[in-house]
Amino acid sequence: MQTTTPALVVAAAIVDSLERPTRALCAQRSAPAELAGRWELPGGKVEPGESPEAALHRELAEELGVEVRLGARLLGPEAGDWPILARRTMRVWLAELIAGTPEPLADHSALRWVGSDALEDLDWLDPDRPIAVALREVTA
Ligand SMILES: Nc1nc2c([nH]c(=O)n2[C@H]2C[C@H](O)[C@@H](COP(=O)(O)OP(=O)(O)OP(=O)(O)O)O2)c(=O)[nH]1
Repeated sequence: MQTTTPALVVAAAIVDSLERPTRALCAQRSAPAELAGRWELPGGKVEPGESPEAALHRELAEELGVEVRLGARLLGPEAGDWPILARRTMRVWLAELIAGTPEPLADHSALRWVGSDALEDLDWLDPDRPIAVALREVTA
């Protein structure tokens, strides 16, 4: 039986400062209906022939209208990546804004800068909850 590997998902934990992170930019999904209202990290699927980093820069430009500098990866349990919905895997980088003011241009109904103490209070997508815990530790 032929199997296909689902596309890698990439996402950014955009923080106020890569050197001294204290807050992260969280995004509220607007679609599909079953995920709308839940919080996530901005990003999306890597397209064929695209590098993960290039995909992330493209998604952040499309979704938020920003350019970022990527920092360290926020490492998860699957060879550094995180298990997410639909048996996909997500690669997460810390990032810092270098151009633009984030706006919910596509896919999100709201954006919010959230401090370390409040990160776990958001209604995250279920697979993002451990990512939020890791992010709290980074921003603490
Ligand atoms: N962007 C993002 N997707 C996540 C997170 N957590 C999580 O389970 N997912 C899931 C939701 C979706 O099933 C998938 C990403 O799909 P997406 O809809 O954001 O990707 P995309 O922008 O490339 O959209 P499309 O071209 O397929 O319409 O990963 C997260 O923190 N950020």
